[in-house]
Amino acid sequence: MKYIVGARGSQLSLAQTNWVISELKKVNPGSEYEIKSITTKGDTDSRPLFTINQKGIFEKEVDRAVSQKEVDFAVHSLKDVPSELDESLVIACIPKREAVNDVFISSDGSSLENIKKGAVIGTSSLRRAVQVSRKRPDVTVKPIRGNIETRIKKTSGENFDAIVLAQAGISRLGVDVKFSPLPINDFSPSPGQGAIAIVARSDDTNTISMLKKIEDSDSRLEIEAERALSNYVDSGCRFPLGAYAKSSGTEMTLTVTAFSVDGKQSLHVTKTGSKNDPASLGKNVGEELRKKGVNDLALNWREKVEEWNTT
Ligand SMILES: NCc1[nH]cc(CCC(=O)O)c1CC(=O)O
Repeated sequence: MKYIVGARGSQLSLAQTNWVISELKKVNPGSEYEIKSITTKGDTDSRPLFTINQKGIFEKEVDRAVSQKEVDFAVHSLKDVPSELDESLVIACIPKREAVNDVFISSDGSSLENIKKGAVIGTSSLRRAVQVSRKRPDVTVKPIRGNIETRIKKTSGENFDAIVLAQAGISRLGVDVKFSPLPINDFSPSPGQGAIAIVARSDDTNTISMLKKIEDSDSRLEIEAERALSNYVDSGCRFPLGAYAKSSGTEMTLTVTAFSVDGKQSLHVTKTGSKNDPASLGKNVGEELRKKGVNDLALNWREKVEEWNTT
């Protein structure tokens, strides 16, 4: 059986898709796969992702090809997949999640702790910008454009001394670069970071069962908790929220951090619940965040995003 696989034209998307194909081949002997790359606005537009209003618009372009049967399934970075899929589609498979943490990459090998005062740190994510400023109020954080390789190259240019990226992207691309992992406590990752989502048509049961063979059930449950929480708080792209679920035995712990726009205030909630009820765990953590006043923290984020975009 031959499957046509939809991917974005970016190098990360192609690397992820090739990894998925090699995993699928191991468990589906005789199956064949052909990548059809769908060049989206996101691959031709070098603005940081959050500057575009709608979360996941590029992924939606690829998903449309799945609905319209131009391809059989699509491979995405899960954190970029919008919470609501078209009703003809389903996240058919979540393979084992990669490292969830962010990393610090500097031109001279410095860490975030010891980089020189006044250093310029690049990130395309406002969540990371706030997290960096909270740790090092004496550095300057600036938006950085371009794909992962371009951003890494910019650390050896004049404009940036260091950057912050997701470790998962670097490992999947196989980029040979020195980095220091950032601790999850201070750099709570974006919900779904490090995971891959494979989207198929809901009625295509054959393709779904072929894909399910590489599903990792713990990764699926963790992501369901993180997404239940972010749906509850409606974080989208406009309100940076870090969320991280980790299962252990029959339980799962979900940890969430939200920040005020100036980075001075933060809210932190950790709860443990049954691993098999991630929706309730996500909702419980969301309710606790609301009680603690997360909506007040969300207040001035829109203005901050506009300001960041025009920097
Ligand atoms: N929003 C861009 C994006 N989408 C997925 C990854 C990396 C892989 C992942 O987190 O799963 C990245 C780059 C980054 O955040 O540094």
